[in-house]
Amino acid sequence: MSTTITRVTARDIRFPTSKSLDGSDAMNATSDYSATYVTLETDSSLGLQGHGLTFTIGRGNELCVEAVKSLAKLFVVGRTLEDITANFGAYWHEIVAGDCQLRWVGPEKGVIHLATAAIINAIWDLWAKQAGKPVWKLLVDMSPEELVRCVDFTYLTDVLTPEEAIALLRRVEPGKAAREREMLEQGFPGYTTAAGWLGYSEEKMRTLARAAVADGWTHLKQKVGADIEQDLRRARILREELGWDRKLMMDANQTWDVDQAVENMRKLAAFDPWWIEEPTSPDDVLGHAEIRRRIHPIGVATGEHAHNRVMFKQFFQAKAFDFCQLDPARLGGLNEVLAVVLMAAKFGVPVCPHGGGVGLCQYSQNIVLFDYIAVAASLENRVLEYVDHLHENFVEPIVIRRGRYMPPKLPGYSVTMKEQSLDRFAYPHGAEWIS
Ligand SMILES: C[C@H](O)[C@@H](O)[C@@H](O)[C@H](O)C(=O)O
Ligand SMILES: [Mg+2]
Repeated sequence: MSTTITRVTARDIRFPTSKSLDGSDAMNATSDYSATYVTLETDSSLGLQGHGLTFTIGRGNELCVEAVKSLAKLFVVGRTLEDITANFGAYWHEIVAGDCQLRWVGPEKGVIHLATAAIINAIWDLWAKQAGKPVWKLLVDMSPEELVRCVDFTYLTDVLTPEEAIALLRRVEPGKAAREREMLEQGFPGYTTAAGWLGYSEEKMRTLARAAVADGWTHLKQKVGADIEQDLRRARILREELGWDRKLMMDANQTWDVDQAVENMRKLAAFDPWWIEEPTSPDDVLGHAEIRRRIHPIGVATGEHAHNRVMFKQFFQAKAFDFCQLDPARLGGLNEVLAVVLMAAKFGVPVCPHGGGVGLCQYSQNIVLFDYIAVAASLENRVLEYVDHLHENFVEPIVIRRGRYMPPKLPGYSVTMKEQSLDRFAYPHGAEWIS
């Protein structure tokens, strides 16, 4: 029995987070956390559906919705899940390169790639729901050969071949069951961005940081990059609340030039930052490498705007970062995430996925669990970002216990939203937007 995808819908969902300045940073002062929300309808007698989303921050979400429709017509409607997943890497390649006219508006970047992510992740959701497992478990239970079949190695074979990837996976197979038990009991370490948004007053930041410490968080991220005097003042407040044993990270959201980043981080070094994130343009691989060399031992983190596996390949090759912050919906969905996770293992760079957006923590918890259990087999320097709003809109919201992510249990990729949320936040006609 096969499952045919009969219809694809894409909805424009927006949350008015700019009102409270949740999610604000030096580059994105007023973002409305938004999702292009994709539903794959099928002919399954059980009414099985796949759900995926891509994250945007408001205007432009309508472009992603249209791009999903363009891709769905050509590559999704009428296809069977079994046909797609039998050789998922080849199917992924077909979506990103199978139509030269759509490829032209990327390739493998921008709106079209964000749309690819929503569709591809919806297929993974459907596959996992059919298998009755959360995505992390679906991945963990696959053989190395099955996993590698999900990856498109195009443009990667000079640094990683399928055979090497299989060998990497095989090497850590012996401890898999123990690591899975450990995760189910103890969860995966997280860090919180919840106190550090730039639009929050210093007083609010102090109160939230204090609460975060009381809740058991050991790592906290501060937004910087608008004004260095403000950054120094806020770092001082955070150190007063965190003490010096907890880790403080900083995120400049692309606002500095290379020399300016170095100069500012030399000042902020007084507060012992663990990493500086997106210190400069997300495309400037060599600039990141230069910053990294000059601010050592402060680490450099980036990746939330690195749009495809080739960008990551260059970050690895150029030794340009210490923390790989891949984004589950900026890359073209989970197949491409797997490619980056495998490269990260080869280059020995920890993967700390991006979670700052709606649905991103929901996805990323699956990625880090898989990475720890089946690929990296290490927790060293690995933490998953946590932002603490909008979780109530999901059918299975993330669960945090003393600063650690507890593994999701429901089948799927953890981004299925509640119907009433989809109705209320639909843009522009949902109740939230017309009132
Ligand atoms: C606009 C967003 O909230 C960003 O500030 C956010 O993704 C951030 O860069 C992060 O690292 O979480
Ligand atoms: Mg960031």
